[in-house]
Amino acid sequence: MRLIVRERPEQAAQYIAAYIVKRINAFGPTTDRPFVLGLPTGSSPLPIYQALIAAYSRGEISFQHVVTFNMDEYVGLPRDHPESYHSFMYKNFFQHVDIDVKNVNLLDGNAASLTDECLAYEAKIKAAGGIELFLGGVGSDGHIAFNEPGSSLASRTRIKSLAHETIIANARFFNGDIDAVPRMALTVGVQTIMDAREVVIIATGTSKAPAIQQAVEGGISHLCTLSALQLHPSSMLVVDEDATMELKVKTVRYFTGVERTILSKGMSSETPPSLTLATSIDGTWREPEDGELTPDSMSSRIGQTKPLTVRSVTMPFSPV
Ligand SMILES: N[C@@H]1[C@@H](O)[C@H](O)[C@@H](COP(=O)(O)O)O[C@@H]1O
Repeated sequence: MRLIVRERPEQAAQYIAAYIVKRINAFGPTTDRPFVLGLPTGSSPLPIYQALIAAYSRGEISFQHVVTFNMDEYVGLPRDHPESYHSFMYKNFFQHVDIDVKNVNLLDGNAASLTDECLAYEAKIKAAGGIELFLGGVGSDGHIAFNEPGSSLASRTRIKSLAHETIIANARFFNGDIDAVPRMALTVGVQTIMDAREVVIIATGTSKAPAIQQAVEGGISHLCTLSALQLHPSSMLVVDEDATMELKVKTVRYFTGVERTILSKGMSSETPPSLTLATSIDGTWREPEDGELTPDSMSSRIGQTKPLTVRSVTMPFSPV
């Protein structure tokens, strides 16, 4: 897992947008070989969509050969309701770029058979060759998509009852009216997200800090479904400083150290890990055997009682 920290939310969003642009352009999608992108809703991804639209307007990216799959949709909310995720996606992204509507996939929360709709969605993802990059947000209780605490980490697209905390959180989109928030949703499962070749998550603000702490420093648990990403070979959390509030200083320093290492090798930290490792610009960068970017060993630091020197940086440790 990589953790990228930026001072402000807009910077975290800019980072992700630049990353996605690079990934799609490096992939070179065509009609026969489209780039399959998983997409979220929520307020945190909004500045990412704005930055992607801006990049499209500048001619830096085309979505013509991009196929999208959205994470989730409310059950029973009319498709054209302003708060349906269908409306959200068209209003905030699709209608501003050159994506082909036939390449847009959203779950239908009004399908005659919701079970069949979920099964068909999984089959469609598979038929599209799987998701190349799944972008996501996170709920304050650590849920990813609508995989609320207690969701199976092996779950796939299905119907889900929303947690009370999520209903309260989402009431802000329904004029604060808790009763107007749908009680159920269709959502991709944790395993659907884990199957993506890469997962990128945005989390900003102090309300996300406990979830980020649990996902990064805690164990893998169905009580924080985001934590499943610890098992993903290529996942990245991009956060603002507020979202790091509950992390240990040494955790943040470790991850910012990883990014510094990449930068010191003359590569952009926005270069996808797979490309970074495969492309040695000056011939000095080799893929470590475990495929991880590890400038120093974090585990060796845990439990240290004395100041520890790591590559000329003195880390003050004072447990007890
Ligand atoms: N189903 C969505 C999630 O996909 C999203 O990550 C979460 C956080 O939204 P926000 O970014 O507005 O905090 O909201 C909803 O629960």
